[in-house]
Amino acid sequence: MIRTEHQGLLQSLLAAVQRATHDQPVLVSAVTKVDWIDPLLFYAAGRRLGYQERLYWSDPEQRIVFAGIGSVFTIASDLQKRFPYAQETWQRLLDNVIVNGPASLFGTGPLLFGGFSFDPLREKTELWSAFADTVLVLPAMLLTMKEGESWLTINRFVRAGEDATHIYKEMTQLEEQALAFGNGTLSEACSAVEQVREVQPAAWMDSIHRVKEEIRKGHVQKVVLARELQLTMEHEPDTVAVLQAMRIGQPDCYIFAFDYNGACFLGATPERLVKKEGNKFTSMCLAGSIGRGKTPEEDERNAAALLADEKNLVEHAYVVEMIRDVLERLCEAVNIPQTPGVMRNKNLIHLHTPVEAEGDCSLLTMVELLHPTPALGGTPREEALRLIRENEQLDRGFYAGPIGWIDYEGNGEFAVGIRSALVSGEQASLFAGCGIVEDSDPLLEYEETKMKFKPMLSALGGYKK
Ligand SMILES: C=C(O[C@@H]1C=C(C(=O)O)C=C[C@H]1O)C(=O)O
Ligand SMILES: [Mg+2]
Repeated sequence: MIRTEHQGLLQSLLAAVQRATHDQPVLVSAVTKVDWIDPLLFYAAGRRLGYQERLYWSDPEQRIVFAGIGSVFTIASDLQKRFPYAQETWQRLLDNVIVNGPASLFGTGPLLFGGFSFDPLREKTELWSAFADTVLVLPAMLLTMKEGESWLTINRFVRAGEDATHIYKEMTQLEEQALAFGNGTLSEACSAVEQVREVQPAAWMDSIHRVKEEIRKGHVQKVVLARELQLTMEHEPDTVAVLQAMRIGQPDCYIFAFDYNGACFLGATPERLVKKEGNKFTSMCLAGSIGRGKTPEEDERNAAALLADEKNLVEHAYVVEMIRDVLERLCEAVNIPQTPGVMRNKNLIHLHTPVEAEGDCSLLTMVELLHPTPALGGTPREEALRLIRENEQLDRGFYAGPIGWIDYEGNGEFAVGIRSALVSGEQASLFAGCGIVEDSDPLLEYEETKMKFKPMLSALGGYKK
C-alpha cells in the first residue's frame, strides 16, 4: 500500500499505470474532503444512476455515517473458512493500492462493507438466493461523515496501458456528479402494506417446547429461536424512505442497508458485535428484554423488573460469560462490569453489559471468534446451532449475522443484523428471535418477538398503533 498525501491524483494515477502489470491492476483510492451532503441523498442517487449495489450505515452515536454506491470489487463466496478467506483476499488487494488523500482517516479510503450469513451450514432456501454466505463490497464511491466532516472516496482499478489523464478526467467527473447528489430531495412515501403473514407461529411455539426439553435433559442451556413475518407491499418499497423512517424512529440504533444483487437487507439494530479502532476493541452483551412503559413511571418499573428478573439475568449471563472468555484469551485490559445495566430503545428495554479490551488481533478474527454469541445462537454454541438448524422454520441468511465494515488499516465495526428485514420486489421478510432458557414461557417469548418486529414493521409502514 502506498499513500500519496502530497501529490495530486494525476501523479497517483501515473504511478498506478506504471505499477500495474498485465494481470495485476492497481487500485487508486482518491479521498477528498467535501461539503456536507446528507448520506441518504447519496444512497438515493445510486439507484437513479443505475448502480446495483448500495450501502448505508450509521452507528448509534452517529460518530460515523457511510453511504456507498456501486462496487469495484466484491467478495461473494460460499467457501468455508470464510473469515480467513475474506481477510486474505482483502490483504492481497491492499498490496496493490495507492491511497491519494490525507493520512490515516478512520473510515475513508478503500473499505469493504457487507457481512456474513448467520450459519453457512444451514440449508439455503430461495429467500436468500441473492446473497452468498460472505458478501463484502468495495464501493465505487463512498461518502463518509464523521466528526462533522464529510469525505468522498472514489475507487478505481487502474490497468496496465491505461491512459492516466483519461482516468483522471473520468474520476473528477464522477466527483462532480457525486457532489451534485446533495441537491436531491428525500422521498417520504413508503409503499402501503397489503398483507402481513406470520409464518407458522404455532409451530414456532412447539419448537420452543422441544428446545426446552433439550435444556431440561442438560444437552444445552440456551438456544435462540427466530421466526419470520412476511409482508406483501402494494409496490416495491423505496428503501430510502424506509431508511429515513428508521433514522427518525430508531435514532439510538445502528441503521444499515445493503442493497445487493436485486435484494436489500436493512435494519435498525441496537447490538454491536465488535468494533476495532487501533488496538482497542469494543463489544457488548445484549440479551434479556422487556417492553417500554407507557409512562415514565411504568418505564422505570419495567427496567427495575428486568434488572431483577432471574430468567432474563440467566439469559444475559451466558452472553457475558462467552464474550469474556473470548476476549480474555486474546486481549489485555478486558473491562466488563460484573452486573448489567439497561439499554433503552424505542420499543424495548434490554439488559446490557458494555465490553472493552485491548489487543492486536485482526477485526475479522475477532468477528469469527465472537459470532454467534449466545445472544443470537446459544450455549454451548455447536449444540445450539444444531438445534436451530433442526427446529427453526426459517432460513436466517444475514439475519443475526455480522454486518458492517472494515477499512484498509483494519479498523471497522460489525453489528449484529437483527431488527431487520430482507426486501425483494414487493415482498419483505422480517425476522425476530429470542433466547430460550429453562424458564422460558413460549407465550411470553412469542410476545417478545412481536415487540422485536415493531421497529421494522413501522419503518415499512405496516404497524398501526
Ligand atoms: C434475536 C434477537 O434479539 C436478541 C435476543 C434478545 C433476548 O432474547 O432477550 C435480546 C437482544 C438480542 O440479542 C432479535 O431481535 O431478533
Ligand atoms: Mg429474551
